[in-house]
Amino acid sequence: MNAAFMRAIPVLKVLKQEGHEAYFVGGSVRDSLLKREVGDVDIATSATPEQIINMFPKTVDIGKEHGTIIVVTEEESYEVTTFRSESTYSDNRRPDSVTFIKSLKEDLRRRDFTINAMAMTETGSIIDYFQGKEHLKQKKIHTVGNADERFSEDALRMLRAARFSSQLKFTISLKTVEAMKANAKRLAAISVERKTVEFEKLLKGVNIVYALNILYETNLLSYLPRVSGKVMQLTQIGEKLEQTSLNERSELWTAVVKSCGIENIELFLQEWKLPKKVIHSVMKNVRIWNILNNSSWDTFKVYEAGITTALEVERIRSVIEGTQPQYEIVKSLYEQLPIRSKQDLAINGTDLIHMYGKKPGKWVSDILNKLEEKVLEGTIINTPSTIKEWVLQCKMKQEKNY
Ligand SMILES: Nc1ccn([C@@H]2O[C@H](COP(=O)(O)OP(=O)(O)OP(=O)(O)O)[C@@H](O)[C@H]2O)c(=O)n1
Repeated sequence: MNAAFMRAIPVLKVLKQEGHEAYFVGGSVRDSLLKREVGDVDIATSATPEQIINMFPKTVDIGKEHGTIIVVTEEESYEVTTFRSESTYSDNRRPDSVTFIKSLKEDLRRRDFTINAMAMTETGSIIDYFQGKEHLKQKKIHTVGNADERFSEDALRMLRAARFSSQLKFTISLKTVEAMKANAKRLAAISVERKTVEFEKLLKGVNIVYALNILYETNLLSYLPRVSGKVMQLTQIGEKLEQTSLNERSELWTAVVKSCGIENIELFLQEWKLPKKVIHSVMKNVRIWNILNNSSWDTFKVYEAGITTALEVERIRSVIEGTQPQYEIVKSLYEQLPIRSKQDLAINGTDLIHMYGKKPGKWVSDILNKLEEKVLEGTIINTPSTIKEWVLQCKMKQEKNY
């Protein structure tokens, strides 16, 4: 049994000692059967949230009314959820209205896909009422039971189907795809934040082109912000992303906006409700990429970008344009830079104010900008004496002109 489950066994044991049923469920069971890395281990139990809270010394109530309590152990924390049915979801993962029940089978029956609807006991036996194992073998995504019902409980599940197909390199069963087509418009009611999470996971997968085509065929693409007419461009990046691992959010979104030729990038990213930090970093990448403008790196471009952004842009550009990344060139240009920012200049604003004997003002930054340019060009060497000499000459020239 996977080490992540071994660490969680004591939690199952406590629940069982108190006379309740308890199992590992969901994505961790699926991933361990696929021999993929196991992420969060989730537990389902017949114990009620109150009972769970009373059984463990440290718990966090993150949604008692939805049946989920976090049990904190010395090593990790686990989501422990009471068996439930009749779920409708509107937030990220937790259903709005639930009925607590005593049957594992009923709990598994209301889950999205057969591959996600298996449970595992503490001895490693798999409980599989809905052919999950068989579907893992066939690499097929099927909803549990009636697909229309599953998608009307939570329309995000349609995007989840596409995202799992991309992550796991699975195909989606015909019936499920038909139901995705029939229910596509339900996606309009889902929050953008939830869609973004799924779309990013899809883009980080290995079967991206297939998944994007499913979104197009089922018309789900129309319910994602501003990409409905971009299926060709998206599949072109999809092909490239499948060969590489652009995994960082800002890298992925830079690839998307550059390849889709998005005009108002900030607005586009805001519509996807991305955090300000990601938007800022994508905008910076795009600005530097545009400065490169299909020519190669030079001292000024590397200076303007800064080494981190330069390397990131080079990485994304090499993926999208199918070129070899020029890391060595970028690094050696950076190493040869006489200064790496204005702060590296051998004199600063205070020195200038002393030399000129004038009040601080815009003139200080004007001179520093000029100096920065000259030092980068190599026309002035960055030592206090050469810079002071240049400044004094400028001062004299100015005084002459007055
Ligand atoms: N809309 C949803 C979301 C989740 N689930 C169920 O809750 C489990 C846990 O959900 P989540 O952690 O979101 O997904 P995972 O399947 O664990 O996959 P991953 O961790 O890779 O996102 C799923 O396996 C599935 O059984 C569901 O039925 N419907």
